[in-house]
Amino acid sequence: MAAYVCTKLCINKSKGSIRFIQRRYRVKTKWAATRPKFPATELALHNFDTSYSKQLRDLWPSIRVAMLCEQKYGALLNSFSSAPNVITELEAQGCKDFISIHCTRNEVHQCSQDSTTSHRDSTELEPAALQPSISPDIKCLVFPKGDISRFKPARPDSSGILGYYLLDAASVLPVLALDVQPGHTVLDLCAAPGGKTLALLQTHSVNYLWANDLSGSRTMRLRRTLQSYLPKEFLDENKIHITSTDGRQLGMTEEKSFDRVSIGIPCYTNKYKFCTTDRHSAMVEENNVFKRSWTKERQTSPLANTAATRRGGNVVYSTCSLSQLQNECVVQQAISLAQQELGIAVQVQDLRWFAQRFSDTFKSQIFQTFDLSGGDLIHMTVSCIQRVLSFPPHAHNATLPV
Ligand SMILES: C[S@@+](CC[C@H](N)C(=O)[O-])C[C@H]1O[C@@H](n2cnc3c(N)ncnc32)[C@H](O)[C@@H]1O
Repeated sequence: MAAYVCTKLCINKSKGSIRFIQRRYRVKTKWAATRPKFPATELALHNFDTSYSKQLRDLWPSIRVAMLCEQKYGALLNSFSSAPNVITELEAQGCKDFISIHCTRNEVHQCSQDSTTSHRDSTELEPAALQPSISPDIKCLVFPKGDISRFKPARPDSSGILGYYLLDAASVLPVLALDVQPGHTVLDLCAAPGGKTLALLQTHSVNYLWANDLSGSRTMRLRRTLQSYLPKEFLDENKIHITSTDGRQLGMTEEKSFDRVSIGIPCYTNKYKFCTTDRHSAMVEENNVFKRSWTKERQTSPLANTAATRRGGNVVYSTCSLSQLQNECVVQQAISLAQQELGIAVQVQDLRWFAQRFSDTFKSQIFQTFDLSGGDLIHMTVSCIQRVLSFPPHAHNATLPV
């Protein structure tokens, strides 16, 4: 039984008074007809409680709270826009670029050794020489911890190019980890709606970018994003190639190979090619992959990918899920397939230094990025888990089916 309160506003013009009349109604909820017995969000949370409490232990309660809180965005600065004073205006509102405020590359190793965060023994960390540089050209501004102010819509410049793109700030981390260098060719395998694609282009180092997405409608969205953020001349230069095809096939069918491959894989994909994050599954009933009718889709979610990576190249695999099945297991499968079936040597890069570097903004557990500011219920979340598969220079030039 649900109770509804109905408020009626009565305006008495002759007396010049306003009265509110409140009535309570009890309405019998039509459970059978309107609500599934087990809402998908409840199933998702139950599933997460069972698996993540084992996986994340003490961290799970606060991660759970973070997941159920409002999502917090970052503003990715668009250097292709000439809209004036964008940074100044954002900074005046209290935002800061979370990338540049952290220590410089040379300080990173020192930072990681000094750090008192809960990571494993810091002596295990990669030597500084092996750590990729962090592109100084990517800028993403966020409100401070505990501040849930919303960004105003971005303003266009005189050519209509928007000054910033709102995205989960954690989405920028895989792009930074990809370590794009001048002249690189880059494949963005699951690119729509285009946040990472746009961040990749902010480096101004990409010589050629192939942006692909399985879904036709989402590929249209990707096109619209690029049209709103890049000058027409830049799009006409044939530097960007957009396709809508199954990324698992792309590496197999194309001869082309790339210096850098970004696989921002959907955590789960249902039959409508709709992809969701853990947060979506826990919060939103619509298009929820935990719906009973979609169980099969969840189980057959794309654990496989192909990536055409040049020898010595990097693949960054990122997800929006905490699931080990979606993360560690996929990477392990990729490595054994590459090594055993293709004879390719694959090296997994240790990204703990990277997690530490951004730990002021994102509380990290291994490579998972969360803001769990202890006890503070306002969090910057959506897990974004990175694994870098690096092909050492002696590896064959071959595709990597996962
Ligand atoms: C998490 S979203 C990617 C977000 C994007 N990288 C960004 O930063 O804006 C995942 C995307 O993967 C696409 N996708 C799902 N399966 C795919 C496949 N097999 N090949 C290519 N794209 C796929 C979905 O259509 C969806 O747009």
